[in-house]
Amino acid sequence: MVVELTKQFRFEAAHRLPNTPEGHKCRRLHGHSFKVTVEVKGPVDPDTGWLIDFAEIKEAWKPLHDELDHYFLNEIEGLENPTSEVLARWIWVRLEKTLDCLSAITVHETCTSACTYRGE
Ligand SMILES: Nc1nc2c(c(=O)[nH]1)N=C([C@H](O)[C@H](O)COP(=O)(O)OP(=O)(O)OP(=O)(O)O)CN2
Ligand SMILES: [Zn+2]
Repeated sequence: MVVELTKQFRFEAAHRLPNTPEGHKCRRLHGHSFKVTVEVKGPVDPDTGWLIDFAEIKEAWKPLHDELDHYFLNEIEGLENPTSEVLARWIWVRLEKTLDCLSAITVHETCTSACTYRGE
């Protein structure tokens, strides 16, 4: 049996989008309560009855939370232009090292706007 698991995380951060046109609202410094959905996919182990323990996903996320939470994203290496797209890939690259069943990262920048990256 193949399943998909999701786990959601939150972090607060400031950013600005320096490559937007002059006068664009996102060029100004502003902040978000970012929500990140980590998705993993794979077979259920018949002994444990799960793909992986949700706690393993939480463990993998912890160092990223420490790097992102309450920071100015533009100052972080690789996030000089921190769009949802860039951030989703940035998170993917780090999490794929510890979660070999990683299948998608979704960054929700606001309640209405989100970007999903599947490693392509
Ligand atoms: N493709 C992208 N477009 C935009 C990004 C992005 O990362 N990728 N980011 C922004 C801004 O950072 C902005 O903070 C979020 O934009 P937006 O959804 O327009 O925010 P609103 O609160 O105004 O949304 P509404 O629900 O429509 O009021 C902009 N674009
Ligand atoms: Zn923004």
